[in-house]
Amino acid sequence: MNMPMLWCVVPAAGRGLRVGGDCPKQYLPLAGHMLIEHTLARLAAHPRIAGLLVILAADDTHWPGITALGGKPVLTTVGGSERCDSVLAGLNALPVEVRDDDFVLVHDAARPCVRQSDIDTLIERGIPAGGALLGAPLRDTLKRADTASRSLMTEPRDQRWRAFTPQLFRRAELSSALQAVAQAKLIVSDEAMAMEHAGHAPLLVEGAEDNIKVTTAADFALAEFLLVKTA
Ligand SMILES: Nc1ccn([C@@H]2O[C@H](COP(=O)(O)OP(=O)(O)OP(=O)(O)O)[C@@H](O)[C@H]2O)c(=O)n1
Ligand SMILES: C[C@](O)(CO)[C@H](O)COP(=O)(O)O
Repeated sequence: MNMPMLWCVVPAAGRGLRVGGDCPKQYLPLAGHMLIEHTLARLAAHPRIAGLLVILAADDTHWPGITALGGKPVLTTVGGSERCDSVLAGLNALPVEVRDDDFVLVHDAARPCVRQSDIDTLIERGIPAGGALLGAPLRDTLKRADTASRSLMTEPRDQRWRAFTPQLFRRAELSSALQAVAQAKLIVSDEAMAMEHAGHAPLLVEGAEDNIKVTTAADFALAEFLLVKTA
């Protein structure tokens, strides 16, 4: 069966403020390479990924100038002040070969431990569903806290999921949804939120919880351990 190849948009225009490093976290060292190099290598190694479109900050001085990985093209464009602005810029910069109704993946540069098998499952289940995202059901008790970090109440956790990336949507549908939230001056934290705002109900596909987003300095040690385990 002819399995379509998908481009992957990689938001990498963040500042990494919660890490507090001397450069944006995607360029900090992790297991002998830059964090972003691990993420891009994982994505480029997937047989269904045709190419990578990496979104960089306008003043990025750290990008190592990668133009190809594993025989796949690596293109770049400039992002915006919010992640959702960057993703929209990436969608607009995809090659002309990517048609409006083609599915595209969006994956955070800050998630270097994504498993090939999870990308497989997302594509296999997400395309028939018209769009999907990796995630995991909440398994811990969820507390609502006050400003002094005192537990006020326990939130219901049934039907609550943590959203990961990659997320998979048709290029034009996602672009339209992101343009709509931008026009409404809304900030969405992931692509699925924009799609929900547009009236879609993207499929949640359970993925490994070790697909962590490197957000704080402490996450680097965990990511290094996981990179070996999830290789
Ligand atoms: N304007 C932005 C903000 C974030 N990102 C990217 O979106 C992903 C997830 O964002 P996050 O983990 O929040 O990264 P930062 O925004 O860099 O982190 P912080 O909030 O700590 O500054 C990262 O790969 C980041 O580079 C982006 O492309 N454009
Ligand atoms: C897209 C995401 O990784 C899904 O969990 C998350 O929303 C990114 O949030 P951030 O605050 O931009 O890290």
